[in-house]
Amino acid sequence: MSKFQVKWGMLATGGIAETFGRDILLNPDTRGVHDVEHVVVAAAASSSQSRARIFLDKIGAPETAVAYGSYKELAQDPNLDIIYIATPHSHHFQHCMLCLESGKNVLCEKPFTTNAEQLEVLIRTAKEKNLFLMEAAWTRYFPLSLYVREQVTSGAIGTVYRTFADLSMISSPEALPDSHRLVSPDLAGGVLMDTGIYALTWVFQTLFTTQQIPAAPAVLSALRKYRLGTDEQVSMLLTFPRRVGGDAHGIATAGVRTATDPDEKSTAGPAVRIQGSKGEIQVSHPAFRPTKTKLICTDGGIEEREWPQPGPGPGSSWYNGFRNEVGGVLNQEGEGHGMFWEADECAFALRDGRKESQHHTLAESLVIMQVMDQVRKQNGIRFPGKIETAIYPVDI
Ligand SMILES: NC(=O)C1=CN([C@@H]2O[C@H](COP(=O)(O)OP(=O)(O)OC[C@H]3O[C@@H](n4cnc5c(N)ncnc54)[C@H](OP(=O)(O)O)[C@@H]3O)[C@@H](O)[C@H]2O)C=CC1
Ligand SMILES: O=C1OC[C@@H](O)[C@H](O)[C@H]1O
Repeated sequence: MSKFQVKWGMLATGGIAETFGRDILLNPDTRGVHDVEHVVVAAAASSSQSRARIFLDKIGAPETAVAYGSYKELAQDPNLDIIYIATPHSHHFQHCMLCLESGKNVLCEKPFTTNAEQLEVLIRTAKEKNLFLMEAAWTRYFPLSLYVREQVTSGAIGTVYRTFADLSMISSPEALPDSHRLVSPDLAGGVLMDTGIYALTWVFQTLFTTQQIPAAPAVLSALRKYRLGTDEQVSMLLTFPRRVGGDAHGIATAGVRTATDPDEKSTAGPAVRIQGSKGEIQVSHPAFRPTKTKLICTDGGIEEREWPQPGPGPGSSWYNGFRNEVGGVLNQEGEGHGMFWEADECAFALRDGRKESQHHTLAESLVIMQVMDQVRKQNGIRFPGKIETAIYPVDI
């Protein structure tokens, strides 16, 4: 069978760009995907061309892959099918616009933009130019997430009334320089935008994505602030109005002072609980890359499932001991990371002529950005004007 090939350009060469690049270069046959394949044909680093070259070598891109020392050159490369944007969130809007204005399809890291106004401009621009645009909400594309959504829509747990989702990992903001993307207001730092979005992802994909006529939720929230004014803990209570079943509640929390899984043995219980009239589905920590589910029915039925990420297999050196950005060994021997699922969705969309994801519409991304806008407004968090602006181009 001939495979549909997607030629990727990588905009930025930092931590997650490396993980994504390594992942999409794994043979798709190892995950049972036989009709598409990914090639990295170019990368750009803002600092220097040599950094982009080192990056391409590190991820194992073909020798023919082109290294650029500026994002503009990458955006103008006529040999690309799609550009993956992996700069800090503060820069997503300007970099997405650069690519869309250059006629390129885009997959942009989470969170999509700094605010909903920026996302509206991106969606409008992509539509005007007939381009594909998608937020890299990678967790949604895991077979585990598809299974959970299927349990919800098939009624396996009855009417769903509530979802709890937490992504808390103890780490010390004090140990980071004030300029670090996780804490700096200049880079849209803070927990809400960085990890709170995963708690929201679980609330949304169980209470919004699964609805035939989804409606935006009402939002109540509280934040604890770090000394730089960005947040270190967030608690959100979302009320989703529904035509059938009445209101459903989503409780989404995240933070760096407590842990969802303090002993890393799941003693404290699941990270996500989706609760319905006939039972609940539990999902393991971490909410961004869970590997276990438990379906518990009120009739006594229990189904426990494991969802290891596929990969090249034991003995392969590619991922063994691969470290995530907080320093923990995340992947089991021979496992991929799991970012290839979202890349596959981009490939299917490009092949089939779709302009957005089939699992996560642009309209839903926009509602999530509007929720985050409200949480920031309710708690007085505003970023500098140059990264909140919806004007393009602005030099940041
Ligand atoms: N899906 C996931 O699991 C994860 C997603 N992310 C998301 O990916 C994005 C990037 O995160 P991560 O890779 O950890 O960040 P890094 O700091 O490791 O990398 C960011 C990259 O962006 C480029 N960049 C351009 N402008 C700036 C600037 N003003 N300040 C800092 N860097 C800049 C850098 O330079 P250069 O161009 O030279 O490479 C750098 O390589 C974030 O939006 C984050 O939310 C992050 C971690 C996990
Ligand atoms: O997307 C992410 O997932 C894992 C976190 O550790 C990271 O900070 C975040 O950006």
